[in-house]
Amino acid sequence: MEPPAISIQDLRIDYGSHLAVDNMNLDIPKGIIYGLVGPNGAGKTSTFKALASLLKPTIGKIFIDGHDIVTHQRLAQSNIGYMPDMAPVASDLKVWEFLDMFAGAHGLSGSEKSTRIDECIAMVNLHSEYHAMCNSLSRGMMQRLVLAKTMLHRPRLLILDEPASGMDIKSRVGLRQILRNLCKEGSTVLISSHILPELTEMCDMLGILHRGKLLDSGSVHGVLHRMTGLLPEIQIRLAVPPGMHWKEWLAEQDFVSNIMGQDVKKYSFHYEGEDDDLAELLQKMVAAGYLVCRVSERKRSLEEILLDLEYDGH
Ligand SMILES: Nc1ncnc2c1ncn2[C@@H]1O[C@H](COP(=O)(O)OP(=O)(O)OP(=O)(O)O)[C@@H](O)[C@H]1O
Repeated sequence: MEPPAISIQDLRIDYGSHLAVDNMNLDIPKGIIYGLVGPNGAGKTSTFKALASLLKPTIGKIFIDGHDIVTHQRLAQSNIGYMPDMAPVASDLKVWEFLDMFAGAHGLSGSEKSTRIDECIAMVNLHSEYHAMCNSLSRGMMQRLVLAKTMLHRPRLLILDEPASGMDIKSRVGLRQILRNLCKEGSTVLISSHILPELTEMCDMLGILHRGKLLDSGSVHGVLHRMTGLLPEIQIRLAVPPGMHWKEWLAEQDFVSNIMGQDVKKYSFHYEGEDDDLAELLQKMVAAGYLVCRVSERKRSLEEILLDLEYDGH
């Protein structure tokens, strides 16, 4: 059977006493765009650095295309194009000179080198900046230039840390197209962002990383469904204010948590039970004298869930 593009097994990364990545297990199939999303400090960059062999994990194994990155580092690395977050660009070079320098470092020369530079410049749509000085580029253009540099040696696996940051909508759409084309040609792309919508449209699969833990991974649809399906919020309106024991009463009921009052008659709470459990709860409410006149369910967005996790310190 063909090995996955990336296989991460029991990965743990510590910085001194700080645990940055906690027991991550993840297989990423070939030929897809996989998005790792998580708030600042979730551990995305640490994971990417470990994949690019720039950081030694505390524990765990990483395989790129079936090659152990420790025992077969050269083989594994030759397949990787890594674009770091905030990649530095030499300011005193022209765009083509910058790419020429790296193409040479990858062993390209002569017409092969200039053809590849032209191809990469075309892929990121920077033809008109060919002779521009790097320090005259906008942040989005610089990101595209670094992406071109990352693709010079035709890596089968692209690892892109927050590549869309600083890009305007047009550039982002362009980036999506570039990555899609690379996948069609058989490459695999691993991309990170702390902005979920940036990834949902671009990726085939998603992983949710939070405080070093991979909370979920799977198809974009599946992850969104599972994560936002977690703890739906029930909103109820009572015909009359429920009195002082209401919140205590409600908190004692099964499957209820996080009760919030919006006004004296309107409340919301998270509910983990099934529909028939909720029907039973509503019956109990009425029997206890709490006159429910309206009930609705709201599924929270993934951003809201991640924000809650931040504040809860989970
Ligand atoms: N060199 C380091 N020394 C100590 N702690 C670090 C170091 N690098 C990262 N960390 C910590 O490890 C955790 C994970 O950081 P990391 O940069 O991997 O997260 P991230 O998801 O990429 O965040 P961001 O979106 O802000 O770039 C954070 O708490 C961070 O403060």
